[in-house]
Amino acid sequence: MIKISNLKKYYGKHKGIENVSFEIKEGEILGLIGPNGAGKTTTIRVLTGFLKPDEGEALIDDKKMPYEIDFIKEDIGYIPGEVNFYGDMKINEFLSFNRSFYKNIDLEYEKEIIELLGIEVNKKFKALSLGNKKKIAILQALVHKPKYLILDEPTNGLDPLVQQKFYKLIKKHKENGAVILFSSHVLSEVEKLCDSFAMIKDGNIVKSGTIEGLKDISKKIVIIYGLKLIDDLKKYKYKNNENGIYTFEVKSIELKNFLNVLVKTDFKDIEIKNPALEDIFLELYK
Ligand SMILES: Nc1ncnc2c1ncn2[C@@H]1O[C@H](COP(=O)(O)OP(=O)(O)OP(=O)(O)O)[C@@H](O)[C@H]1O
Repeated sequence: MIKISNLKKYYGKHKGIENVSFEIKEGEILGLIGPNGAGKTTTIRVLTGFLKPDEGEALIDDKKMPYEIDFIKEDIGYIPGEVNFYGDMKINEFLSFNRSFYKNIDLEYEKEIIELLGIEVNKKFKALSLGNKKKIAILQALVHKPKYLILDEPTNGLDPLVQQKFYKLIKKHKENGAVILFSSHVLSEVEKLCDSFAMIKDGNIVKSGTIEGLKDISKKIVIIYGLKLIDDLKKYKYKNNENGIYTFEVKSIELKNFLNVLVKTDFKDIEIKNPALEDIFLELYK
């Protein structure tokens, strides 16, 4: 289990986090959601043994981080927000270097991830694009099948196809009982993948709970062109301009009902978008 209680960390006078608490059980993925600078990475740095907190406690399997990291580090897989390995090392050299840190790396699993993500093992790390560097970080974090996965905005820089493959890998680790912390500023991916969430803002957890609770907060922006507005649509929040373009805000859990009403009328085109996380925070705390 991962358990964080009243964690506080200042960088000198500058606030990193003020009060962060959450818990993740076996076979569970928690989405740590927050806008830029909210304190996700600071929390993760304590949990991965890089920072000492000023107050509070971060436990991984009852080991107190960062002080007892040596007892647990082989069981942790970590994807950092900024990936940086040795630039001049070829990926296959890096992989054998990585193998030397763990007792029993399953080479079949290593090969499976390389093939699934399309990793080019003969290239030097510095010659890879941002997304391809991220794939190396994924491989490095997962290949020893760790019990604890700590993922700092892991999908940042991945194209949608690779993202889907990554979600599949993570789900497999979850099914095998891993405890997974998934930080993100994309609400929709947390909704799809996680069991629970904790929202962090200005260093404090401002809302947390099951993913069903998150779906109640989250909404879609639906833009409809050339719409003939009917009474049944008027109950949803909308704005329109003179050109017959309507922008609706629909709660995610009401989207299906909304679309069922929409098909009863006439329109030319439709776009469905996720609102920016900042807008959801603004709405929640205005
Ligand atoms: N080394 C540091 N020295 C001073 N302040 C820092 C340092 N690292 C982070 N901070 C500050 O701590 C706060 C939390 O930053 P943190 O990187 O934890 O946020 P985050 O949620 O991970 O953001 P992002 O999504 O942009 O990565 C920010 O105000 C940031 O400026």
